[in-house]
Amino acid sequence: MTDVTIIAIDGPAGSGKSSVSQQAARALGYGYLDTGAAYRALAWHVLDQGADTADEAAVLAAASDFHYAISLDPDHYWVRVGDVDVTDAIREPRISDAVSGVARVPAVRAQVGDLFRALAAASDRPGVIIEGRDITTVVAPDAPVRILLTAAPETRAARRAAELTDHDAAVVARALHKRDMSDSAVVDFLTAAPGVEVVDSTDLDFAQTIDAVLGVVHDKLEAAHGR
Ligand SMILES: Nc1ncnc2c1ncn2[C@@H]1O[C@H](COP(=O)(O)OP(=O)(O)OP(=O)(O)O)[C@@H](O)[C@H]1O
Ligand SMILES: Nc1ccn([C@@H]2O[C@H](COP(=O)(O)O)[C@@H](O)[C@H]2O)c(=O)n1
Repeated sequence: MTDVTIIAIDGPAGSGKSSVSQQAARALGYGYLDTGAAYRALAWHVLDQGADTADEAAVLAAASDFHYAISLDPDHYWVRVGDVDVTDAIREPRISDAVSGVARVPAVRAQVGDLFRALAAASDRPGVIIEGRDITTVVAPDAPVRILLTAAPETRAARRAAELTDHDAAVVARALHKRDMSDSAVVDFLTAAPGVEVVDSTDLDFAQTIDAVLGVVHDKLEAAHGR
């Protein structure tokens, strides 16, 4: 990577990666890269073509014709596939239910991993927070700050259910668990790799979680710069 400072954050579904990373990026004046959006957008693209994300050949075909763009501005977030703005569409439960199918294809992971490194390296900001599942281990294993953001499964499910007011809390909890089981068979984001700091937000409110993340960033960057 270039001299853009990378902060890598991983964690399970609903652990607060997006909201916490976005807010921390604002506080630092950094860019914010949501990597799950690429997998979601590819799942959207597969479904848009009338295919199934369980069909690896269809996923690979869609990936070879995938015109993807994302904003790294934490104050102006958007995601596009070709000319279509899919910012909201990729958050729909039908995409969350289908996305693990594209994430388990190794060639897809290699393709989007390269894209993430290129997007972060091209940032005009001093740093970028990259969040996902394999950022601390595969995409940016040498980042000076690597964090595993986690929370108890029932806490994550309750927070996600609060967002989706028209969905049954038990159904939301089951979907979250199913996605974590499927995703963690591909990459390990449930345990911290050596050198990765754990921030557990189970007993923290949102502001306290931001403070905890910024505290780790501050300490790690000071140590990296030998102060
Ligand atoms: N410490 C916290 N206290 C209370 N609510 C929180 C906290 N952290 C995150 N949240 C809320 O939890 C919900 C899930 O957070 P978010 O969408 O950022 O998680 P995520 O890890 O990016 O999820 P996914 O992997 O499914 O995209 C959001 O409504 C967010 O505001
Ligand atoms: N680094 C990553 C990021 C995401 N995924 C896959 O994308 C799905 C959606 O991610 P969200 O963060 O938006 O929930 C996720 O369930 C994974 O299947 C990934 O594999 N690696």
